[in-house]
Amino acid sequence: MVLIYLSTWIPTLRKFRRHWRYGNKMPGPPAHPIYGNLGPIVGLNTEDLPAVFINWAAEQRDKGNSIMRVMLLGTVYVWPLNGKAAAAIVDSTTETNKGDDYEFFSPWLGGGLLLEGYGERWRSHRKMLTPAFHFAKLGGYFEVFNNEAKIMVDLLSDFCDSGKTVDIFPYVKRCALDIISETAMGIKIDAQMNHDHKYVQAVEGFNKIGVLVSFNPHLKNPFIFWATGYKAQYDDYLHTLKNFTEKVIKERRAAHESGEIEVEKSKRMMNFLDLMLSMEEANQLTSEDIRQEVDTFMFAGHDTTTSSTSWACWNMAHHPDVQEKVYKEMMEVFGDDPSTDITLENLGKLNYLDRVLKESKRIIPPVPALQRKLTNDLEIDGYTVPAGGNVTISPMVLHSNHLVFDNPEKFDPDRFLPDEVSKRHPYDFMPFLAGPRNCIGQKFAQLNEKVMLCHIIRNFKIEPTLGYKDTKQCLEVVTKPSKGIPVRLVRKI
Ligand code: HEM
Repeated sequence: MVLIYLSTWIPTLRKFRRHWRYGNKMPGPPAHPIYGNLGPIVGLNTEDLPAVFINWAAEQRDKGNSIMRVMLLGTVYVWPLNGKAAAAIVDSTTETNKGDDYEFFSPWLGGGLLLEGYGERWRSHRKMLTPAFHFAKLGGYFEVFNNEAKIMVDLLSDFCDSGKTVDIFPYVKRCALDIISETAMGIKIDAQMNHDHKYVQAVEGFNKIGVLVSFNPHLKNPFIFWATGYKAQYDDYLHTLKNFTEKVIKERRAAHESGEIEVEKSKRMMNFLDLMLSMEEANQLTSEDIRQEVDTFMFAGHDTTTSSTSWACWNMAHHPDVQEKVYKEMMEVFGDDPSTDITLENLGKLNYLDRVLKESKRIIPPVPALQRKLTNDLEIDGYTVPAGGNVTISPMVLHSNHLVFDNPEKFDPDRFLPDEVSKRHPYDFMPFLAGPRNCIGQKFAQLNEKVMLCHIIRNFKIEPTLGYKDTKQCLEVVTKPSKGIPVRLVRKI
């Protein structure tokens, strides 16, 4: 037993030696020969981690460095500290493979767009799925956006009369989940009305273990993962997640075959699942490919939008002048009936809301950090990161660059006025990443969150019931608020 346990550490030790050799030559916070930089972060909650990385980055920038290395138990992560340095990895058309931490999600999402390594398979899937996000197609999702947002507003209305504090985060989350399941798979999960849905709980549980593993490197050891009982939970969630999607796909395929569902002729007008089923018929995708992509969209498409929309509410709650300006702009565009449906055409007129959302994503990016694992050596600002090394692209760190964003902690939507934007490197702000592996759902997400916010802000004035910094951004796969988004809602009309 002991020998089996010890042998599981051999690959880790080999990697450790290699990473230590090159990591030592790079600028970064002082590192212990064994633990690396784990000391200051071990045992911290995910809500306390952002400050550590942001401060380390600021110290390195003040020393004139544009990259930093962070060493965690023998794995080196190289962090570009500004947009210009990040361009080396973001623009690379060859170094687009995902980092080590993504492995955890592989049994669920492996083979899908998000996790798939660069190559012909990724390229052809990306090309095939792009029509689902075509501008013309996005207009077709508005009925779902509006209907689900109205359900959320109805549910939140109950709190106006009681004057009680409500954490709006789970309400936004269930709304976003209903929207993505209806647009991606053409089915209603009804998470807004059915909180105990097994699928909803499995998504949550699986992600929680993922976060635990990424910040507790000892859990990456298969033996410890099994012995602590996490493996059994992991398998259970995975089973629920895969089974659910497989069942939905099977039912939708059967409905196609029986003629129960009339499928759009134009690919541009199909929902994601229908689009993929049409490719299955043409032998371009297998049923497992479809399952992986549907799961990928479900995962990538709801937590991120929830984070962005919820934090935007928080920022507006704490900046009532900004909230009032957003409200007035909405009134001008939609008139004073708060139940008027939002249209694609009208959303384009909300320029101030657009700046508010950008500033909100700058100050609290929904995806705080992501990784690439190099297949070849890569030069970043004069430093060579060897093949096999990890590069961390962190919107959280890039967006808090005090050399680019004066007083970065200040919420100021005017940073996104065109004159201000033109002064920066385009990659100093990239909540959706950029380059060949940017977010395919970017436009979908922006429209979705704007529709949700239009319904919320036209119906309620949002007032915070906790200090601005008392709910913190948690450094997880997707940024969550440590104490939710606790607010009081005052009915507008
Ligand atoms: C505010 C909302 C969102 C944010 C901030 C966001 C951010 C990102 C980021 C940073 C990446 C790069 C991840 C990486 O390379 O590791 C990404 C990729 C991706 N996103 Fe999003 N996302 C959002 C919404 C969505 C939505 C709504 C969908 C789908 C409906 C989606 C689908 C994807 C997919 C499939 C990829 C992988 C693309 C590829 O590698 O080709 N995302 N997203």
